[in-house]
Amino acid sequence: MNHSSSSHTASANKTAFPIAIKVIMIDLDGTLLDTAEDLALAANLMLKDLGMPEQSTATIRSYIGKGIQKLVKRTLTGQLDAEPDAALFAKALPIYEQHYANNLSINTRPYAGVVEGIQLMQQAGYKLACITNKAEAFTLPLLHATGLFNKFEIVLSGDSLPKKKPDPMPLTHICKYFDAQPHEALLIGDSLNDAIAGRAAGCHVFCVPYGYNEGRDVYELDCDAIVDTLVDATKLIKSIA
Ligand SMILES: O=C(O)COP(=O)(O)O
Ligand SMILES: [Mg+2]
Repeated sequence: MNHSSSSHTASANKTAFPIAIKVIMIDLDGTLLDTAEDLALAANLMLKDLGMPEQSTATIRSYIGKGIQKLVKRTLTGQLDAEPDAALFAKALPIYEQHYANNLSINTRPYAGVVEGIQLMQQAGYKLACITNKAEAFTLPLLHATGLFNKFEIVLSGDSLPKKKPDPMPLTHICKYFDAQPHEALLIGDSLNDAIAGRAAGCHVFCVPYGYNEGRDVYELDCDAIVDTLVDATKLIKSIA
């Protein structure tokens, strides 16, 4: 079977396509929705309120992946894993959350192929879930604002369970919810957090090249395929739902 429409990684040679899938779990930031502009706007409004210099959208974009609190810490320190002054962080987080809540879907849009791809998945009968590290307070209104909320039977946000990606907990929860074996489930995401969570849960993982991946090269991720769009993802799977 020629996968010309979807370039995939070397590891894909060990994967027999099409993969028999019951459940498709889709990541939000960088996979379903291009949220970087609005996340960066809120970050710069926060920095302005704190009397700190603004940062480029590209820089803030490289901070996305491990939830809002981590995004704020990275923005305050300019590093991926440094801890900011505790008092500054305690002051900055609510400021960020207010600005993001006020500017949730100014420039946020579904990526090309997302609406069409989800439609194909629904028509094929797959069970659909959204798994994101974004806090629920932002995830649900954003999915409503972009018309995607009712596409998913279940939505797990970064604060829905005690653990978030790259921990496998949300994926394992979804598999149990749909009574699916891990190898019957596919996670489609854009970052290391998705690839690690998917592998740890024993699920299949496709990555999209247009997301954020904390500034890393998506082609270095251990996934079963790199798919250019969600439509292309449907060409590598078959439904056993
Ligand atoms: O909120 C984030 O930092 C990233 O969220 P995601 O899991 O939807 O990519
Ligand atoms: Mg993502």
